[in-house]
Amino acid sequence: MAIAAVGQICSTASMAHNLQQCRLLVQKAVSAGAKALFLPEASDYIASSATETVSLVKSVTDSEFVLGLQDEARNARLPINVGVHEPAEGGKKVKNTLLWIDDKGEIVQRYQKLHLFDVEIKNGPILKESNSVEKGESILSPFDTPVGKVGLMICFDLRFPELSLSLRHRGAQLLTYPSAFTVPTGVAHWSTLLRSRAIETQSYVVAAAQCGPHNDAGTRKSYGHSMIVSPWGEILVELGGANNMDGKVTGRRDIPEIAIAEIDLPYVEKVRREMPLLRRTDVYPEIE
Ligand SMILES: O=C(O)CNC(=O)[C@H](CS)NC(=O)CCC(=O)C(=O)O
Repeated sequence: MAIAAVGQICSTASMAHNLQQCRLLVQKAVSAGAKALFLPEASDYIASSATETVSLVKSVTDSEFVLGLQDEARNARLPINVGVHEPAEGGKKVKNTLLWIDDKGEIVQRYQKLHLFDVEIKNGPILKESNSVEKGESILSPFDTPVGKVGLMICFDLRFPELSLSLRHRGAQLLTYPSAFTVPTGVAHWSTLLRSRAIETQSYVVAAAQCGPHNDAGTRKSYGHSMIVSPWGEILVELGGANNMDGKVTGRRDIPEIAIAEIDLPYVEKVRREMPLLRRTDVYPEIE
């Protein structure tokens, strides 16, 4: 069995500040004996506007944040899964990407967010991710890691079970949803969606979340509640976060923080063996 660590931070527009938070989490993960550390979506920065998001972007070879984390991974011999921004072709938009950095500090896997968060909720969040982000075009097949075969997804992808089922179909044992969920949608849906994806796919779900206010003006806040869910749908560990619409953070609020859980791959196989989820694709052929 191997230990996975899920990390929670509050990114601002400062890459240096965000790297400092992640460095601390690497130390904590190493002390806890973790074999992989999972960090949130947009760990490198969270800006206050689409224009600022685009203006801050750096390629991975120029990003002090990514280069710094690669050093950390290499020195600690710890694989790190981290959400960052990368420049898109044309310079007008960015990619919302998730990197897998291996224990030698190399970027060995990369996933680009498929579903973009464009919402206009009355008295709720109004966010148009597509103003600044270019959507991805393909699923990244699951790959081997010290915590099993991992399938990568990001945040709003969580609302599309087709994607998780497809990754499961391709052999995933652990699914990731690094996120920056809004407070109202997090209160309403976060844990239910994560548990549903774990139960449907009979996989571990690791969801590293941004938590708290991302700027002094308080115009952008994230829900928190990073968690690891078992293939039976049990929340194994959960960090603190906002609990109601006012967005105030309660519970384990020390940020940055990690939580750890054992990833038991024979247990994944046991759950799948005991309750085979055999799809009736003869009846609904459009769903794999
Ligand atoms: O803006 C960045 O730089 C990082 N990206 C995000 O924070 C993204 C797009 S705005 N957030 C989500 O997808 C939240 C989804 C959500 O809250 C839900 O599905 O309810």
